[in-house]
Amino acid sequence: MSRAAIIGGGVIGGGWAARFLLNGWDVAVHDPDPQAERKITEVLENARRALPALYDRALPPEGRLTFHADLAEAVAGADWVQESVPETLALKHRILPAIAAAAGDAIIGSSTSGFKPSELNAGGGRAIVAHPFNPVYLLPLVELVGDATTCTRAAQILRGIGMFPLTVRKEIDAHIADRLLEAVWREALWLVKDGIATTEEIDESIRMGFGIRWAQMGLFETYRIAGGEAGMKHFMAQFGPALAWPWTKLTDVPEFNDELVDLIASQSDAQSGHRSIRELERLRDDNIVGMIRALRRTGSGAGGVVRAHEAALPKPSEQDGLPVTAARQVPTSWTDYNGHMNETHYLEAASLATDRFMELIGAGPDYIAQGRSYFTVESHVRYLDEVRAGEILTITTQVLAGQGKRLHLFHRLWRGETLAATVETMLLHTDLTTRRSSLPDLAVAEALGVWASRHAGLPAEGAGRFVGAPLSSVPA
Ligand SMILES: NC(=O)C1=CN([C@@H]2O[C@H](COP(=O)(O)OP(=O)(O)OC[C@H]3O[C@@H](n4cnc5c(N)ncnc54)[C@H](O)[C@@H]3O)[C@@H](O)[C@H]2O)C=CC1
Ligand SMILES: C[N+](C)(C)CC(=O)CC(=O)[O-]
Repeated sequence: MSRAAIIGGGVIGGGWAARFLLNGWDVAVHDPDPQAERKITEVLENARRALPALYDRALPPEGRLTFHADLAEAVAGADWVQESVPETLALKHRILPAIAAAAGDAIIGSSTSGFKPSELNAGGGRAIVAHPFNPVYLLPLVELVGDATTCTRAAQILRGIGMFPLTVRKEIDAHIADRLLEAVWREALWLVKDGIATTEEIDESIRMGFGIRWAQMGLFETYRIAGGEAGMKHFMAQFGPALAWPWTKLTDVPEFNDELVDLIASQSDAQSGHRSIRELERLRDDNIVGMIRALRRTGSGAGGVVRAHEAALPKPSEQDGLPVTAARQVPTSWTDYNGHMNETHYLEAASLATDRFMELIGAGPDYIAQGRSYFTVESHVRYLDEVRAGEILTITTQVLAGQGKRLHLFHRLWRGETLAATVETMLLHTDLTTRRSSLPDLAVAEALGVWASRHAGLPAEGAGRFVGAPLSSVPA
């Protein structure tokens, strides 16, 4: 079992703790704040409802969370130590050498938003910058800066917990992303200070427009398209001069006095003060999950990272002599006003199981790319028990028949030891060019035949039922 130590368990340390724990690492936290345990527990609750919802496959069993009053005790035996104390250099200079003294050969990452490794390590220590983005348990980006060998090792570990390491080749104040964010933040402060726009109007200007674009194509690819058929060169010719007019005030910083802080804080209270921070976090998380899931379809941005991570997760094998074709946690978004998994998602889960079974007989993505596939022509779902958010749904698949064009499957959806549903599905092999049913390739037919004969003698209680069949045939 891998082990992470989190030094400083606030907004970012709590997010790191959740990211590691939900990817199966044990996590030891050191934070002198007496409220740290409560805060991390609350963040973890939010993370548990959000992170697994990105995946169609179950994450590893959650690791163990412990709290330690002593820094050296928290760090001992860790493979990764993440420093996330407040952004003051003097404090980091005190903490990082103490971590190095206790950390053995563990990787030491600092969450610093702006300090360079050379500044961080000037007080002793050997940290690299591992700068994450809030919420750390959902957003994949981590900027790595520092010793090249350590960054390479670190990148591999971070990929293993579903993150996207971006190595910054040259150390620089605020790395890459925070330089961009600060430019926007500074300009927004001017707009509020000058009475041009409120905090709410600025937020609308982002979320109704370019904010949606950025998650999927970033800045340069977006602007390339904005140049029309002539692309980037035309875009730059048209909008380059505006940089010199200038449209922005980026070189100036508004004075950060009480007046400005009160102005921004009061507008922010008016905008969002009716919701608690935890509520806002849940709203943010549900939206981020929905967006990343949409990006999974095309493999763009964070969606591509989740897809790659999911492919590397262990595949479940067998149960009751049948292949386990899906195992996943039920996300909150699958539940409805009755407080349980909505009917549509039983079919969605079964569809994942069918896809996996098709892979098992050699009719996976490569086969489909050659123009052959299976189409579902009929399904029958029996809803036998409730399934709630957070529970692991495990699906086994039995071949009832598999000759010629026909593929007749019986999926059982298990909630632990309880049979929660069965989905009986008939599929026909189809030529994707003619859109007509056709015989499968010999290799697929043979593989299917092996599964069919292996499953031939197994019971399949509930298969063959139809809507309106006597209820006595429904298992108690
Ligand atoms: N909040 C954000 O949006 C982001 C912050 N960061 C960086 O992460 C780091 C932490 O920032 P936040 O989590 O936002 O701050 P925070 O104020 O939420 O949390 C800091 C935590 O460190 C604890 N702490 C203070 N002294 C300590 C000590 N001697 N030993 C152990 N723990 C101690 C505090 O009790 C607190 O819980 C900073 O370097 C910041 O720049 C990075 C990315 C985003
Ligand atoms: C505001 N901030 C500089 C602390 C922001 C970050 O460092 C990254 C983020 O999550 O926006």
